[in-house]
Amino acid sequence: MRLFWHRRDLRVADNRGLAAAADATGDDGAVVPVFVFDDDVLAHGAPPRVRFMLDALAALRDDYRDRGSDLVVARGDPAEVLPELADEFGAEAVVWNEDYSGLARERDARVRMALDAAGVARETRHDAVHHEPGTITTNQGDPYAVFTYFWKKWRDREKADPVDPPAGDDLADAVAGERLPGIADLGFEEPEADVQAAGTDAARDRLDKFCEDAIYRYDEDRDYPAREATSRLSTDLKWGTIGVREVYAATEEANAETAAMADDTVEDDDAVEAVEEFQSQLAWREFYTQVLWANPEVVTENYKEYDRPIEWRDDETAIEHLAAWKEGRTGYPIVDAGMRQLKEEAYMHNRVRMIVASFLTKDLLLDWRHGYEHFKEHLADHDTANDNGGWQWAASTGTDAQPYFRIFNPMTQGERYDPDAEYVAEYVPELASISADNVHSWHELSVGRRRQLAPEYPDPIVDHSEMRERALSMFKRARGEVEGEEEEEEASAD
Ligand SMILES: Cc1cc2nc3c(=O)[nH]c(=O)nc-3n(C[C@H](O)[C@H](O)[C@H](O)COP(=O)(O)OP(=O)(O)OC[C@H]3O[C@@H](n4cnc5c(N)ncnc54)[C@H](O)[C@@H]3O)c2cc1C
Repeated sequence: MRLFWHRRDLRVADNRGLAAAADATGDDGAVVPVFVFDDDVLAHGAPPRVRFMLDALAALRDDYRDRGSDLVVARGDPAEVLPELADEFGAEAVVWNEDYSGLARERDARVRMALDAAGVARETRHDAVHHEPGTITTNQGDPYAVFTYFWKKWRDREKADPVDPPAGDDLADAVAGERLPGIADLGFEEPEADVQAAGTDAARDRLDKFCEDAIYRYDEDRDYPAREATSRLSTDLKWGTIGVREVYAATEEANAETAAMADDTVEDDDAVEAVEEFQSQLAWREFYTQVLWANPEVVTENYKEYDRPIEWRDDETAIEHLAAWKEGRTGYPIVDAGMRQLKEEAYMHNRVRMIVASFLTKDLLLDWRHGYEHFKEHLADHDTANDNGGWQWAASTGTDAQPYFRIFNPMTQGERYDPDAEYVAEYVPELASISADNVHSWHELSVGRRRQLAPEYPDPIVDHSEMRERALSMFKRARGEVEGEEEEEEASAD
């Protein structure tokens, strides 16, 4: 008998640790699947993620019940709970899949010690990524800090096939799972957002739908938020409701089908490139996983060192600006649409994440950690490695980050990626009936004209050109490039 401890792998299919536990049980026993509600982990939780996790657990439990078994749930410190459960079920070993963040690794070290002390064996597998941290390195053996080099090796390395779910008789049938707690039992309110459906079936539906058509136009369409051209798999990949091998295999199948595509609007070569562009996003996820694994401190610290501290604004006006950003009331339509999508759906399109993050750090000169905390609270797909990577990229403090002098102009970004202002109209109803030209030139219209067109929508809270100059000075000072009087003048302008 073995316990399989589910964590960020809420599925039975393509689950390496679970398959390994089932393989090892032999004739004398079976696998007991377990999930532990850990209060230390829940302390970092937020309603949208907890909602998705509970729905994914319900789907997982149903999957086990369909296979004649059940999911055992417990609450407490896994270092105490797992040895107790091992004793209760007479299990000789506990198996789980590796997690790579600093907090998870500390917890796992404690669990290992507790199991050792109880005389229970333990075994782990790498499952959440194709190539685990530390296996794709520079020639000197260091983790990559530049994505392009990482990607080339990641792309060329062989990918494992999906693994089969355990057979019914590999799973313990004499277990009866406890009732799953409700969200209030875990200390959270229902999220305001409409969180997407959870579970392997829902994830497979998203993958199938994406691979039918959108994948072949991914590189052309992925930056346009109104086109809904991306997979929407981020929350599934974060919680492991679908396996990375299964997703990759579907992309390879899509590649194989390009030659036979009936749709002659997409050239074969373009389709192959589009699929590869999507695969490179899967590699970005693994790139940031290895950044976090090698540098757990990036959760709170800048990855990139500047000569002097970056003088983020923190005065009263800055705090008011932060509130306006969170509410989606900055007077910059594309920024506000993104922030409202986040509130409504616990999700935001990638291009718009980049725009709102640039706006917070380079137009409002607010510390990226404010943005990270807000995303952590509201995104169902919040993933420490990706969220931190995205924020530090936008703030020019991360690995392979946006150079500090490349500052997005929120108006031209809106014009380029939402030309008909459809995305803005969907999330900012106050602007739904005005022309795209007026939406994209909102900052240039007179106050009287703005009141006439959309009386409820705010004026821009800052002037982009002015803040851009301030951001450049702020970063130059941090780089030690502005000296003497000039520096004092710049600082007093704050
Ligand atoms: C400021 C900021 C914060 C972000 N926070 C998160 C986060 O908390 N969780 C998260 O999963 N992604 C995050 N991203 C990356 C990206 O925005 C989302 O992964 C993507 O928008 C999810 O939509 P999708 O599943 O349709 O993506 P698709 O375009 O379909 O991409 C497929 C998958 O590749 C991965 N991926 C795509 N882009 C990236 C990227 N830039 N970095 C790392 N992995 C990527 C995701 O797992 C995604 O599901 C963030 C980006 C920024 C700029």
